[in-house]
This record gives sequence, structure tokens and C-alpha cells, in this order.
Amino acid sequence: MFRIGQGFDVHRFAKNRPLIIGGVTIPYEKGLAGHSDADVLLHALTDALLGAVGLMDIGTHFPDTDPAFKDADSAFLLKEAWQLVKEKGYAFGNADCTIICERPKMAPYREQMKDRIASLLAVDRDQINVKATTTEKLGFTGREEGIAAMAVVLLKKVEEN
Ligand SMILES: Nc1ccn([C@@H]2O[C@H](COP(=O)(O)O)[C@@H](O)[C@H]2O)c(=O)n1
Ligand SMILES: C[C@@]1(CO)OP(=O)(O)OP(=O)(O)OC[C@H]1O
Repeated sequence: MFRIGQGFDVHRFAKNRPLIIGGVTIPYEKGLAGHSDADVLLHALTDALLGAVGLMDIGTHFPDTDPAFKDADSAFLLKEAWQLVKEKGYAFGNADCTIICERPKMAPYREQMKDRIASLLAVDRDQINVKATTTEKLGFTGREEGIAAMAVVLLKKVEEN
């Protein structure tokens, strides 16, 4: 049996913060604000995984009111969520992710993001796709107020003998 999940997240830009997207630090004049490291792409992917198996969402498992998750490494949160999904008996099919921002250009970092995400989930890199788009200068991403990300995942129930 297959399960599909989708995730969406937004973080606003902030000065004096690193820009970490898809587990990759991108050299840029500003980063993203958040309770954690604000990796908007890993948050969307984490939500997609949790959503696929009906495990609510990232904030339920890792509340932004909990000091334990202050400045949390989103790579760690993704791995924890994936562990919960695996314990429900699911194998990874594929993930397709989209980063939405005017700047910086994400294309130079997409291969690194694919490698990092594949490594965190212990899957093949060809099971992960990372895309980027602008919104043609429209809306909050177009005004460069923040970055949005979306992710869709497909999981397959592991057959029991
Ligand atoms: N932050 C971004 C946005 C886009 N790209 C790449 O540019 C292509 C064209 O984007 P449009 O929004 O004009 O359709 C897009 O397909 C990406 O390859 C990017 O690297 N970083
Ligand atoms: C990751 C968590 C927890 O540190 O905090 P944020 O970095 O604020 O991220 P968000 O996507 O708003 O929600 C999940 C939070 O619980």
C-alpha cells in the first residue's frame, strides 16, 4: 500500500543568521529566522513524511515552545521524524521538493541538497529531487521577505512475510 504526504513551510529573512536550506549552508547576506535553524526545506520534507503516515506535523513532535528545540538542527528533526515513519512499517519511495524565493539562486546548491537529504534518510540520491522557482517578484517571496518550501513524498508499506 502506498501513502502520499505533502509539506509546506515559510520562514522570514533575518540579518545575522546563516542561510541553511536542505541541510546545506548557502553563503548569502541574510539567513532565516526561526526557533530552530529555520531550514525551511527540511521542515517541509519533515511535515510531508509525518503527514504521509498520519503523524500530525513537525510542531506537534518538536514544539517551538520547547527550549530543547531552540536552535535545533533541522537535519536531526528530519532524521527523528523518518525514524517514526519507518517504525510504522514504511519504506521511502521518492520526494519532490520545491524552494520558492527570488534570491539567492538555488540551482548551484541543488545537487548538494539532494546528497545531504539522501544521506540523512539513508536512501539513494535519485529518490530525491530539489527544484527552485521564483514567484516573478510577486507576493512575500517576490518582495524577498522570506523563503517558502514545499515537499511531496511517496512511501510504500513494507510487506510482511
Ligand atoms: N531562487 C531560485 C529561483 C529559481 N531558480 C532557477 O531558475 C529557474 C527559473 O525560475 P523562474 O521562477 O523564473 O521560473 C528555475 O527553474 C530554477 O532552475 C533558482 O535556481 N533559484
Ligand atoms: C522546528 C521548530 C522547533 O524548533 O521551530 P521553527 O524553527 O520555528 O520552525 P517551524 O517550521 O515554524 O515549526 C516547527 C517548530 O516546532
